[in-house]
Amino acid sequence: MHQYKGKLIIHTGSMFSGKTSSLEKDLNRFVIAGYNTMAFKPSVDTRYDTSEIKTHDNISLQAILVDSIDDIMEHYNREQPNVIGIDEVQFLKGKADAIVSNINQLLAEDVTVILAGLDMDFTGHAFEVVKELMPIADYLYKHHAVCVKCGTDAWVSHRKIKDKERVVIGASKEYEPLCRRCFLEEKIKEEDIVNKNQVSFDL
Ligand SMILES: Nc1ncnc2c1ncn2[C@@H]1O[C@H](COP(=O)(O)OP(=O)(O)O)[C@@H](O)[C@H]1O
Ligand SMILES: Cc1cn([C@H]2C[C@H](O)[C@@H](COP(=O)(O)O)O2)c(=O)[nH]c1=O
Ligand SMILES: [Zn+2]
Repeated sequence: MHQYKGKLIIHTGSMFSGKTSSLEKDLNRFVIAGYNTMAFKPSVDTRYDTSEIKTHDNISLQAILVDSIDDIMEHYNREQPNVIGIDEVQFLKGKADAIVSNINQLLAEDVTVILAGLDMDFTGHAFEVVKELMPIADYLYKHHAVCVKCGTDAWVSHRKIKDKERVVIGASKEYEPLCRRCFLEEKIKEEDIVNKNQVSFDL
């Protein structure tokens, strides 16, 4: 029993690509196999019921709200689960190398860690912690949503609203998955609008 030990499994990709669904499926399989599992999510994501992780198609699983990897380590030290799942890992507070080193500690203690998180923000830049974690994964899955403009595999989460801060919690009202080509087309359109507004302002 419990032969699956100390593995790092990462589900990444854009929004709507199935990261959380895959985390939920993996955790369920470990429950069926008799492992003690715990799921966590950063408290910054307040979209849904506080103690639940929910997928975009409304599958939910119980989770503990945390701010940082230190909170997760405290729970781990108290409960000693064999498997830890973390959703939205890009939102854990703290420095990327501190998160990586704590995750390495869990792996060294034979805990299997399953992470779900965005590889890139709405501008197409990497989330630092996911970038640091990807190379050390035992199993790395890059998932793809369907590009809502052309139907090919999406590459990035395009923000449909004007906010420019990095963290803006939302779903399909605020974001849409786009392939690289459709994303670049949107950026050109957005720049044109900015330039046109600038010209009319200048006149
Ligand atoms: N454009 C899209 N491409 C793929 N799935 C989509 C899309 N829009 C909505 N969905 C739904 O999102 C679900 C995946 O949700 P979820 O696992 O929460 O993704 P993620 O955690 O990557 O944001 C899919 O099973 C599907 O029902
Ligand atoms: C791209 C991007 C996303 N977010 C937010 C939007 C959602 O609340 C989550 C991602 O959830 P999902 O389960 O992956 O669909 O992150 C953000 O704050 N900033 C961004 O650049
Ligand atoms: Zn496209």
